[in-house]
Amino acid sequence: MDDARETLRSESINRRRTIKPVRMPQVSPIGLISLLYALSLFVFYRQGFISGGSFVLIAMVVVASVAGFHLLFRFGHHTRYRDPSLMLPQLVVSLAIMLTVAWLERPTQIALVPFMLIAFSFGIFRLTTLSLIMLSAVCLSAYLAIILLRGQAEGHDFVFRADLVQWCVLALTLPGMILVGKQIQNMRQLLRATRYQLEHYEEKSVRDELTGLYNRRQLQTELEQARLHAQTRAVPFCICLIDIDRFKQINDNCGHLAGDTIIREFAKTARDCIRDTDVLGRYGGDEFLQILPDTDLKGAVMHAERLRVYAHFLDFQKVLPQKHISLSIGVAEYRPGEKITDLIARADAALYRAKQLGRNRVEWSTEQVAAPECSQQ
Ligand SMILES: Nc1nc2c(ncn2[C@@H]2O[C@H](COP(=O)(O)OP(=O)(O)OP(=O)(O)O)[C@@H](O)[C@H]2O)c(=O)[nH]1
Repeated sequence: MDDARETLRSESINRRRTIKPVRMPQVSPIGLISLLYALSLFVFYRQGFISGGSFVLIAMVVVASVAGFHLLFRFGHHTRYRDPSLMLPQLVVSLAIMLTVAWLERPTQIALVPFMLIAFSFGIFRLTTLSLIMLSAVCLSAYLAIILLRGQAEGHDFVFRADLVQWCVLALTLPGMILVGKQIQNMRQLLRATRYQLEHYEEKSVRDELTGLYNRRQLQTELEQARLHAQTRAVPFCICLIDIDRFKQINDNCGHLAGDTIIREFAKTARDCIRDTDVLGRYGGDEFLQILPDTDLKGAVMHAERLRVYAHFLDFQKVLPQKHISLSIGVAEYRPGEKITDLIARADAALYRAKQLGRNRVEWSTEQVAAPECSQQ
């Protein structure tokens, strides 16, 4: 039964959510940052800090790396990896480019720290804390190596010390950023868990505990939707009120647990009998309500008759001395402009008639259409 309820649960969640295929962005955020970095180098070139040849070479490398990742996304190769956003390789490539440029073109070094921080800020959403720590350590080491090598070559002057100070600031900023990232990741996890719980409670609030079918409240919503559908499309729809005969006696003679088993088993069978577009719910006690969209009275009565016969042959040998149950069913077709309460009242009146006429039969509301022919078993 738990399986059936779980199936119902996932079915309903899927029905409500329109599942869209995951679309990867045309250019990833990291790619965009790399392109902005290349654009900032254009300013260095325009101001004469780097040569035109260097700028073109750097821009080509950046564009090639961005295009490379874009192709990976476009042809779906990213899905082969554990993290399909390819955040780590993208970060590694863009940071490697920035560090190399800072080494080769000294004046661009002032662009390194802000762009490095922006690149890391994207990483904190996706990378694990360990990956972020390792990546920071590698970047800081590489940057320190650049400063020291340059200091060795050019002397430990004021600029060298200024570079060292800048490195220290970066070395102190990155751990702070990782901490913030950890907080954000925790919050995202909490949000995910809360969303799952909300979905779970939302689902529970529309389901009947015993059968896993829609409860009476949800049936009201479904009925309103069916009415709207029938009105806007000018198509018929019917409802069936289904009641297990002499259920009180079953409870009294065989016990409440046996009664529960019968309700559960019948619900399972009835659910298997209906069309995918039909809706079945527990209206209360031993009473069920089925909504049959796009179905006229004749079709609904035929279905109800089929269900009645089907249920009659269910074997309850284990819980019932008489082995079988019988159903009385009242059917009504929606009349345009009619209130849902009136529709239910007509189905209820038909059900009452079925009980009065000896039970184990289908009756329908004749106020709307000519009565279809239907034999009683
Ligand atoms: N085991 C069980 N019994 C329930 C449940 N909900 C309601 N009932 C019982 O179902 C019985 C319903 O009986 P009624 O609908 O009044 O009448 P009936 O015995 O089915 O007789 P007819 O409908 O006239 O054939 C009552 O005794 C309720 O206590 C439930 O979840 N489990």
